[in-house]
Amino acid sequence: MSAPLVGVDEVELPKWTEIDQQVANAGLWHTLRALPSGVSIVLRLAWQASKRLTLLSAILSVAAGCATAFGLIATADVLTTLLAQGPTPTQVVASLPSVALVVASFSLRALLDSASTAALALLRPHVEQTAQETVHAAVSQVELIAFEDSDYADLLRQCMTAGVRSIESSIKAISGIGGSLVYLIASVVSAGVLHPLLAPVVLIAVIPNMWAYARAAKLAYVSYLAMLSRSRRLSIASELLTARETAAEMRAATARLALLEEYRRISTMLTDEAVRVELKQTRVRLIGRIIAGVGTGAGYAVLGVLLHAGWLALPLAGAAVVAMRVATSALMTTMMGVKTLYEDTLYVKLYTRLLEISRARTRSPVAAQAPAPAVITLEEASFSYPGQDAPALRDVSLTITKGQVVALVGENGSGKSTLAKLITGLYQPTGGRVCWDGVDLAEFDEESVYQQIALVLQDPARWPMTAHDNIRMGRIDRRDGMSVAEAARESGAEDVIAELPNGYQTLLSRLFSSGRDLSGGQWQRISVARGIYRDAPILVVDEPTAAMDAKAEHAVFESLRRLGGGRTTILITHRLANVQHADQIVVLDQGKLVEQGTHHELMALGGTYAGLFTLQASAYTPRT
Ligand SMILES: Nc1ncnc2c1ncn2[C@@H]1O[C@H](COP(=O)(O)OP(=O)(O)OP(=O)(O)O)[C@@H](O)[C@H]1O
Repeated sequence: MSAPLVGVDEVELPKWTEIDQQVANAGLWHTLRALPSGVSIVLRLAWQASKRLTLLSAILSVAAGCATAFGLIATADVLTTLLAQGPTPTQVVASLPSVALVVASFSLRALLDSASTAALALLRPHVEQTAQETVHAAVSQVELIAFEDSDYADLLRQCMTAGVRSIESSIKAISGIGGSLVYLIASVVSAGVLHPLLAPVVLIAVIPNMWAYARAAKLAYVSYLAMLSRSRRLSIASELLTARETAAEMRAATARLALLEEYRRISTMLTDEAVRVELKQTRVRLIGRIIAGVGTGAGYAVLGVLLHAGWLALPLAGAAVVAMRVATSALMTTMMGVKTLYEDTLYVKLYTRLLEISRARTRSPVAAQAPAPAVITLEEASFSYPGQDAPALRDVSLTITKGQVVALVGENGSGKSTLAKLITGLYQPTGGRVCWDGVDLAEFDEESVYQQIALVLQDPARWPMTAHDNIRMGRIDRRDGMSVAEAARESGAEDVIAELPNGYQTLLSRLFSSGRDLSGGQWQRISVARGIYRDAPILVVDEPTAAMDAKAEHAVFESLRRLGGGRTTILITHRLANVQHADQIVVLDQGKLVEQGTHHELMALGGTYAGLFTLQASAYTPRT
């Protein structure tokens, strides 16, 4: 078999699935015992979403069950009266009150059923909204580095699809179980009233089916876990084939057929697995049904024995048959509800696990507020990305004073962007310390640290908003100081906006039919405007002009210099002509700080910086 094109065939399962593996391997009893915790999660969410609708749904579904049970008892009464000894017309007339009760109870049940369905239909969107809002609130606060952790990203994706959907469906299952349990109790009790032996006999027919359904659900879940990485790769392959970002290159590189083939390869593996599981499930269900059939036969045999021995009168036998059939069907309905709930509970756990992990990866608010720092110090700071053995930064020590322009220089992958994220508290060092005014950044409230920073990135956020709001997003609650138009003027974004059909009110997104997109360099100008508008004491500019033309780049650096007064600027760029005026140039090589000083000092040193600078400068020197 050829090597896979998208990802690798067998990847390690994320750590969060370990618990699921334990669940998947546990026995039926253990599994059923886990149900209440799933139910309580869902009920709590429903309660949180709407107390009124939750109570109403619960009352209505139990009441519908009671009405059905009442109808069942009335039906048994009708049969008993009809089969009693005496002339038939007399029996028919005698049974009329019970018939009326049967009609009334089933009509009431239909009414209550419709009301319960309506209440549930109203409750479910509320629950979904609450679950979605809770997830979004939790995930949007998680420490930035979590998004570099593929396990977390995977859990997030699973939760957004299977997790939240299963919450909705388990509400329906819980309500169904509530109603059918009442029905079940009534039918088993009425069978037991006719003869105590009949009550347990009813159960014989249902337990094997219950085992079979639980086993089948577990098989499906084990397969879901095993196929997790392949499903992920399938959705990635699908995205590659259909996304706007890859559309041009896929066509130009004539890679369409190769990608289609890869999609087919992965989907065939998934289809084969789905067929395998379906066959296994069918076998298990069949075994369950056969045993259940034998159980039903045994029930009737017991009834026959009771009749034969004279322990049960013949008129009551008809009622007993009805009660047994109804009890069996009520048990089956309950069991189907439990089966759905069991399946859903497994997925609901994804939701709770995501919340648990997100909360564990969120720093709690603390009282200490970060100042606009007069001095930033790094003390042997190191950093490793999750799951990576080699550190991206090693023992970096550095001091930056307020108002300095510090340029971070080095080859691709040398650690410049990572260092900028450490300086600004976006990442926490995995070794050493980063301090603002002598206080470890970990001791400050996270939000207060972010209040002090502005980020201008090479590939900036492209907010699907108007041009005006794209700049305003820099500090959305800003009420005073510089206006959006001034920031646009300073950054050179004004020229871009002037060409837009609706100026500042043009929607910058192709996601909407009235929107339009910008070029890479134009987006960068908007991003610089946003950074200027934010007006924070520390400005990080990470290759902000890489996609700009020479004129725009010159204008941006001019305005950064002009606006720089008092602001600490961390500048990352490969164009060394722009760093000559920096107060400090920090040269990184494979995560280590190898040189540090001003342009003149480093040129005099004749090391890495001098080599790179001379190389770039020579490109502009006419060859003789
Ligand atoms: N999300 C990530 N997960 C794992 N490793 C990463 C991640 N991001 C970066 N790295 C690794 O960390 C190292 C430093 O990356 P960083 O982005 O800081 O380099 P850089 O100097 O800014 O590079 P460039 O000039 O190309 O932007 C590199 O070896 C890179 O492969």
